Amino acid sequence: MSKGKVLLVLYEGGKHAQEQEKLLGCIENELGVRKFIEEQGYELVATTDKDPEPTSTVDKELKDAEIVITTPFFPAYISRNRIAEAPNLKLCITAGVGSDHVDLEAANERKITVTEVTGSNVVSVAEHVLATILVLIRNYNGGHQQAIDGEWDIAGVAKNVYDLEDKVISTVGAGRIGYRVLERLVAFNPKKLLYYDYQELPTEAVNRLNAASELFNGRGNIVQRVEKMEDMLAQSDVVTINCPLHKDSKGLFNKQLISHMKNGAYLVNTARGAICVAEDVAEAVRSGKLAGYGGDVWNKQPAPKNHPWRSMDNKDHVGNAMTVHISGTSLDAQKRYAQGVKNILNSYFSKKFDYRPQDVIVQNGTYATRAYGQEKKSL
Ligand SMILES: NC(=O)c1ccc[n+]([C@@H]2O[C@H](COP(=O)([O-])OP(=O)(O)OC[C@H]3O[C@@H](n4cnc5c(N)ncnc54)[C@H](O)[C@@H]3O)[C@@H](O)[C@H]2O)c1
Repeated sequence: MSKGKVLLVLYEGGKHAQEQEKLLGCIENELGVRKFIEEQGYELVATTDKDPEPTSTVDKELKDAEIVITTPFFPAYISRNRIAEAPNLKLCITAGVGSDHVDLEAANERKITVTEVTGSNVVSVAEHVLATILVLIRNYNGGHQQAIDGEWDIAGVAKNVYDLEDKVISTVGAGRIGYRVLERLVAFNPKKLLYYDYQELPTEAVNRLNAASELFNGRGNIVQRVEKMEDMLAQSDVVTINCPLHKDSKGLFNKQLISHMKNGAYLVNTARGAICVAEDVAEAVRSGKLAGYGGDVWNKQPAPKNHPWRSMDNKDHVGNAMTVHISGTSLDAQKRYAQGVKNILNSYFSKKFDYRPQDVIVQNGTYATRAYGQEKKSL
């Protein structure tokens, strides 16, 4: 008789799991936690079958599970209804960063602890943000398509190519990822780096960026906090979204907000798909209001085949820089979040509950972080 059940929901690795043993985040490799969990006397049930609710294996197995581990890349949505059907559930662990796939209000009502491996993939995402901005602004896709198609129409590509240097670039959310994006952007000699966040960056953090810009680019005082989102959007050539999904950020980038952006600006979102209204973004790309949109997060994952962001494009077919959700799941990141999951399990199994404070999203019926809403309590 096991002490309890741990339900693990991950994406399928298939032949790739055999080819690459570092793919810890797939179902075959189970984050490397099976032996550890079984040694603690717990049962581990691992599945990829998470949809549809309420008939999937997740629904069946969650009914008597004590712990659920899932990943933002292939999330088992731990909805209010699923929580109601899971009376033994005590702990949700996100193998990665971003726990919006759990109904956090419902978790609080039931005093379920929700944790994630904070920081585990923030560098990975920041790098992907930079890659996506460059793909769009340099019209990489246009040039690459000609290279493989045997064409040589330089003007056809160059008419959509700009430099990042001297541009105004802004981030919505300047937490771990947003700040790392700003750090990396300094290397491109931007005119201004703006941020919108209800938490102010520490003065030392701002000073560091300004000093680096002064040193490398001879241009100081480039970082500014902006109080009103619309004011920031009106000045920005490139906007990147780096805040969590919660009730105040859901659907934030709709037609109305996008109308405040500069004509021909670029929008990059690796935070969460549902922060943008999918149809409004697709229409802005189609009309040329946005010169391009890119990112790797979708409002439902896996995204349906007919999701508007799969087919969205502008008249030159170079406005779409979407990928499937991969930015935070580099092999380096997988190693870090697999270890982080093990640490969280260890805190739970030992009954010390000595989680790293930054890993705790909700506990004892309350928010342990301010990242999921302005009014939320800080530790
Ligand atoms: N694509 C991926 O693979 C991937 C990986 C990791 C994280 N993420 C997403 O990125 C998000 C941010 O991660 P992080 O590690 O930087 O988190 P973080 O908690 O360090 O920073 C989030 C920041 O966003 C701010 N914020 C919250 N709501 C806001 C709003 N409405 N407007 C402006 N700012 C707001 C918070 O105050 C905080 O400073 C995660 O919540 C997750 O959704 C995506």
